[in-house]
Amino acid sequence: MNGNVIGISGVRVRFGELPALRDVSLTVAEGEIYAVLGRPGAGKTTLLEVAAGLRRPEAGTAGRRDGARWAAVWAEGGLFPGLTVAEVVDTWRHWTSDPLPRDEALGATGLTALLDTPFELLSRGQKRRLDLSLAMLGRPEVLFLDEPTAGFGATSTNWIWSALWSLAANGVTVMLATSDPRDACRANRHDLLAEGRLLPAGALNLDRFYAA
Ligand SMILES: Nc1ncnc2c1ncn2[C@@H]1O[C@H](COP(=O)(O)OP(=O)(O)OP(=O)(O)O)[C@@H](O)[C@H]1O
Repeated sequence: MNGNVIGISGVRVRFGELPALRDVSLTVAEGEIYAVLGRPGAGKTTLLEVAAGLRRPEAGTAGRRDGARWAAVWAEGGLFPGLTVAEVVDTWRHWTSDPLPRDEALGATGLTALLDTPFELLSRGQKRRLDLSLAMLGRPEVLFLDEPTAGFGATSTNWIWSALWSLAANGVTVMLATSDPRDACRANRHDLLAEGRLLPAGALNLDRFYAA
């Protein structure tokens, strides 16, 4: 993989007649935060699934560095009826080998003060921050995130980015998909995905991206 942690080459995915990914190639280096920016339906989730090894492409190759531990935060998070934040984390830690301490995982996303709060009472942004804390419990070397800040307020968005920057500073490789250009600009590098094709950033005028 030449120092890269994620490598995708010539990937094609089709749903029936619909080409969802058309000859997509990209690499992500260790400790890099790489964002794929695209409108709804552009193929972002499909690309993350291929990168994470959860979807086999009909052509091309996708891989992560051998043996790299990975975790994902998907757009639809988990549901934990009746559990408090602390109970959710403790349950997850029980299933994880050598888990991060609870306080460290919750501190990274600013949720320490909500330990005794029932999961149901969290805002959408707080739930996503909890998803990120859970993803961190297994000390992943690669992290995939789908729409990590979609529609959240500034507090949740800032906590999520603070956690991602701190993970990357510790060598974690992050690949995320977003329809928000502000997320793309906070990443170390981003490309545009339009109708299943990956275009280098700069190939599309962002004003037009917003206006359409
Ligand atoms: N399992 C499936 N079967 C058929 N079509 C699918 C399937 N999954 C996705 N698609 C279609 O493939 C295209 C790409 O979908 P994908 O979810 O990857 O896009 P996206 O950029 O993540 O969009 P969104 O932000 O709305 O989730 C869309 O047109 C979608 O309707």
